[in-house]
Amino acid sequence: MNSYQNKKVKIDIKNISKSYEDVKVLDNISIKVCEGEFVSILGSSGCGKSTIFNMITNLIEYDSGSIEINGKLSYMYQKDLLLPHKTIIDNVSLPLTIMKEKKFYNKAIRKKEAHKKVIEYFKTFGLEGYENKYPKELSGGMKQRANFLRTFVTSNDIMLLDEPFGALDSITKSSMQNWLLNIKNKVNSTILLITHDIDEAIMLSDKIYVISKKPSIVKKEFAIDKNCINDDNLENTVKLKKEILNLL
Ligand SMILES: Nc1ncnc2c1ncn2[C@@H]1O[C@H](COP(=O)(O)OP(=O)(O)OP(=O)(O)O)[C@@H](O)[C@H]1O
Repeated sequence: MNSYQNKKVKIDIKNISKSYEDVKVLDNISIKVCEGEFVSILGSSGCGKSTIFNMITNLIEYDSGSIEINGKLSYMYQKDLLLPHKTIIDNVSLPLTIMKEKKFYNKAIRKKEAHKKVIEYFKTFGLEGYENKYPKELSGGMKQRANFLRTFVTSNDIMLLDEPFGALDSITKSSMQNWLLNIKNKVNSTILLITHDIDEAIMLSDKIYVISKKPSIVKKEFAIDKNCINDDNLENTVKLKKEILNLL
């Protein structure tokens, strides 16, 4: 039985359709993400993954259907958006310093409080000792960890990740995927990942929604049983990968 069956639904996308002018991109898409779950939306380039992401974050409207979000969202894009003239700690604290909490009315106090809040995570996120460095002094993987930490401090409730490792080389990408899996087990956030990387989706997810080419529909939903799909059961993993490839 799926252990997420009785959990709270954090993202509930029901029968969403979307056209750009007269071109239908999404056709009746439904996706459900439960509390603590790691879900991937997997599809080839141009199928409408970012469109789904932008509808969840309210950047664009949908034509029909509904989206319900139960919790606080944060999101991270593929490109690292660290400001080059700010230190890593200032970059990571940025969302907190601009949040308008009444008790932090003074900018200097807000910054000090934000630093205090984020500093405790630097070790867990593998950034200890880099607090006062600038982005250009960090490797690509470290920059994405800083970017991820900034997303995490904005909200660790529901995190949306849009191809977060897409710009990294394959070795760094693989170590970042392992790192994300490890951190996920520690923080228990709800995560929705958008990717076109089948291996990444299989490795990280509890559930995968495979999306067809546009007009996109959900071709199949896979629940990933980590006891069967792992490095010791490569046969199962290859079989699953083949099945997904045939759907794309
Ligand atoms: N504002 C827009 N106006 C018209 N067409 C658009 C607009 N935004 C996206 N599209 C089209 O909708 C389709 C889906 O785009 P989207 O960016 O959501 O796909 P994607 O799956 O995220 O692609 P990729 O993996 O390449 O980033 C594409 O064919 C794109 O050209």
